[in-house]
Amino acid sequence: MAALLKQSARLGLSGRHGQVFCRLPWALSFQRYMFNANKKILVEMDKSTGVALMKMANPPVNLLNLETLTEFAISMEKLELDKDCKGLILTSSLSKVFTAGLDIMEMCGKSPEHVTEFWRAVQEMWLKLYGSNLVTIAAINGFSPGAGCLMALACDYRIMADNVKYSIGLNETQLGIVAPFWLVTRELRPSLFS
Ligand SMILES: CCCCC/C=C/C(=O)SCCNC(=O)CCNC(=O)[C@H](O)C(C)(C)COP(=O)(O)OP(=O)(O)OC[C@H]1O[C@@H](n2cnc3c(N)ncnc32)[C@H](O)[C@@H]1OP(=O)(O)O
Repeated sequence: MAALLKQSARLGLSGRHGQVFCRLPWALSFQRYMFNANKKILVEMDKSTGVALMKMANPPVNLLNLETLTEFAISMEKLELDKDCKGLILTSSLSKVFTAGLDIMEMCGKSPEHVTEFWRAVQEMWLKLYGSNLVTIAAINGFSPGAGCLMALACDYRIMADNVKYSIGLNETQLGIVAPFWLVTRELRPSLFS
């Protein structure tokens, strides 16, 4: 853990008073670019370090709906195509929520076609993170239930803000949601299928 924190400090991440935050000076912008400004997924890429900071910015709780998941997948594709990008820090722009997970309303009273499209986007999000060539770090700076936990698990490293109030876990069965087979076979119980 100490080594991981040192690594994250080198990348510009610090943990203090229950917060994980990033020092990102705005000078030297020629080495830095942003995309998706004013959207739900903000990306700041620092060419001098090769590290991209991706912040979920969908208040009040960073729900992962179809729009956000699609934006996330497109952002990942752009970073994968950037030869200067070596690592990714995934975090939240909100003060106490990493993400509240999947937007339940995307599965409630919707057509089978919509639900299929939504779950395809969920799978795509996981594939993009789990299969990424970048070094991926989840900087979990708040509550992280359900798909928030899934996102964190799909990263290479996870660092969580030191605050006892924040929880993380796979609570989907409490909501009547069964973990999809592609996830169970690859991440949750791989030993059963190897
Ligand atoms: C292994 C398989 C994984 C893949 C399957 C994944 C499934 C999931 O992700 S299911 C979703 C799991 N998430 C939850 O159970 C989160 C429930 N939410 C919370 O616990 C809290 O909202 C919080 C701790 C994240 C934040 O609390 P707080 O700051 O007090 O905010 P509110 O509870 O007042 O929420 C604001 C607003 O957002 C609505 N909301 C919260 N979560 C969801 C959600 N997952 N889907 C849809 N809507 C959600 C909440 O109802 C409030 O709405 P309003 O009352 O209209 O303001």
